[in-house]
Amino acid sequence: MRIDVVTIFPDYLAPLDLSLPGKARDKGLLDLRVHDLRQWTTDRHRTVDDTPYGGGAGMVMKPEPWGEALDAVAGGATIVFTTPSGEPFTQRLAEELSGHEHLVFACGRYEGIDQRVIDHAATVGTVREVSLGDYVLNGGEVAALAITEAVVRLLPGFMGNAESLVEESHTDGLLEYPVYTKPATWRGREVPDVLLSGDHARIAAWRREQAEHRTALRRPDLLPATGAVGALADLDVR
Ligand SMILES: COC(=O)COc1cccc(COC(=O)c2cn[nH]c2)c1
Repeated sequence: MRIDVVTIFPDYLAPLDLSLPGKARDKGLLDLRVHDLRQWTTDRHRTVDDTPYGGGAGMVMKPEPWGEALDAVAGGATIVFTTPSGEPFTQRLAEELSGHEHLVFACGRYEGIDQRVIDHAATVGTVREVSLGDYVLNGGEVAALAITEAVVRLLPGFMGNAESLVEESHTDGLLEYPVYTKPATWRGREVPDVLLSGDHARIAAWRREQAEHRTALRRPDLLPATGAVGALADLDVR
């Protein structure tokens, strides 16, 4: 996989040289290139933003530098604009993106990138506007970092123990069950007996029940829609 990141803060992506993505590069699984958007500016001040047409506060990222940058690096790629107004990033989307050969992250900031850039990008590659969550950051770099880590760790041959990818939160639509390791007693707190029983069927059942309980408590939205009718049906009330 090749990943290009276009940003006015290339140093923000330095952590990608560490840990997971760094290992992927060493293994030749990942070709990561970070680009400073300003290299595609032509004026003396290397301007990347200007005031919004139609008025309003803040600044908008100019189309010219982005157009040159995407033409230079994004041909035939999946171009991911990280933005608060994007589709939600999920493990399912991470799995989908991990199957693409070339990803380009376009990291915007200020009030956003001139819409004509997104429209043009659709003629250069395949555009996805993706949100990391329902909050506003100063720039798309943090989202690009998070999405890159979630995607790269799924690349075949990447995680030493592929097993650990099987039982993950959100893989089966549920949150992860609680985990324990030695010592069996810590500050007077015990590990649940079932986990010491060696009874793998009982352990699997306990883990499933814990995952379902935790999901119902913290993320009912992840459970199949039961809604009022469903609840009423459960109460056997019509
Ligand atoms: C087409 O893309 C753009 O115009 C990008 O525009 C913006 C505007 C404001 C802030 C950001 C930074 O990204 C986020 O805040 C973000 C991403 N995920 N969750 C929050 C980006």
